[in-house]
Amino acid sequence: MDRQTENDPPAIISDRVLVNGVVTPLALTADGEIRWMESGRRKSTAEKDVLSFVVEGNKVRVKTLVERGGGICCEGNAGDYTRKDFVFEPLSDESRKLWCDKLHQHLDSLGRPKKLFVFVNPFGGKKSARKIFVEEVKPLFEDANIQLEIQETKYQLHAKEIVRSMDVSKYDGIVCVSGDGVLVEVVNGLLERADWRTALKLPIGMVPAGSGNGMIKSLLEPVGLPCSATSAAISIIRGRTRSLDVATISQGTTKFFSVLMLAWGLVADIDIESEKFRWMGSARFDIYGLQRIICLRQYNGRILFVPAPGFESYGQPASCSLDKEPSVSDKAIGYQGPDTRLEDLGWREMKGPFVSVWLHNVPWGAENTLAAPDAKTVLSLPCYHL
Ligand SMILES: Nc1ncnc2c1ncn2[C@@H]1O[C@H](COP(=O)(O)OP(=O)(O)OP(=O)(O)O)[C@@H](O)[C@H]1O
Repeated sequence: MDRQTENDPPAIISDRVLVNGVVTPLALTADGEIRWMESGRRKSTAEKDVLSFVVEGNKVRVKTLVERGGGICCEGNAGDYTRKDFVFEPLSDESRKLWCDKLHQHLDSLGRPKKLFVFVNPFGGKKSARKIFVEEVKPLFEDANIQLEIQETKYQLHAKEIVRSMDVSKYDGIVCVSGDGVLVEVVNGLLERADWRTALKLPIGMVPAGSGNGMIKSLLEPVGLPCSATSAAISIIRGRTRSLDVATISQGTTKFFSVLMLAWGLVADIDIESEKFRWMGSARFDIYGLQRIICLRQYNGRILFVPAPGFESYGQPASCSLDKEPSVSDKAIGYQGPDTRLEDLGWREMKGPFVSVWLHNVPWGAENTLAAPDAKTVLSLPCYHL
């Protein structure tokens, strides 16, 4: 345990330094792990936990995140992190300079975001986004040396308005400290821009501070992390992205875009009509949902769909053809939806009455609602996750 083993990654710098007043060997590995000896025991901090470093006189303070469940810290749950500094003192000016250069090079090589635009929705969920951001998220971003431009949303569609005209080239990502509503506004704002192809490359990060938080739950759960502000912030700092599908919704002459879900009937009614119980947080969905289930409504309609492979026997062949999409005017700007010729597809239909129609792009409809376990996310919009 105490000696370098042959499986250890090679050191990019290795030197004798002072740790707690004792001269000890210290190494930074190619994986970004910092290894040293303390009280005769080998200690280390994993790559992913190094956030930044500062020079304080002769000393170097490395800001790290430590998973409580493992590594060098105490017991805890996976994804439960605490901030911890590691301080060492190189034995000469040259050694200190070399350490700083190597740490700089290493942190630069990780491709982490350097400047983020952050939306904080003070109205979402139990109205605690401001507190969550200031207490749990901002200190981590600051430790990671991420420059922030913070914007509280002042009214509905404010985030969309800003995103539609912001200079996206100034940022490495947009973060929403909110529920799913602000995320949807940001996605729609990006897709309505004339330069949507470029704008769409900007990763979007989420920090759960709403009532449902289905998207961030769907991003964190598959990598075994709790749906917490800390795990979300860390995944943003690490800067790894994953792509999401975008659904295009046409309603009359209006077009909008969805990344989470589309609901008609029971779930939509619960979502909209429980607004008056917003102060309850996510419990508003359960309590109002129960009330709606006791007094169940029915919704008449017809659903036309193109079955996925393996689901061809669902419904009946469509009894009428699908209306042709109105042709896109030359003046239309922004994303207009996929190029697919809808009238050429093998449509089938289901006739109501329905109780609930719930289409999902991701598995979780809300933090406690695994609505579509097989809705595996794929392809096109980058979202920060682990
Ligand atoms: N200052 C504000 N006052 C009123 N509404 C706002 C304000 N800022 C944003 N909004 C609106 O609040 C709505 C809900 O926000 P958000 O999605 O963050 O929370 P939520 O509805 O509680 O969570 P979820 O969508 O996950 O259920 C959004 O549609 C947004 O446009």
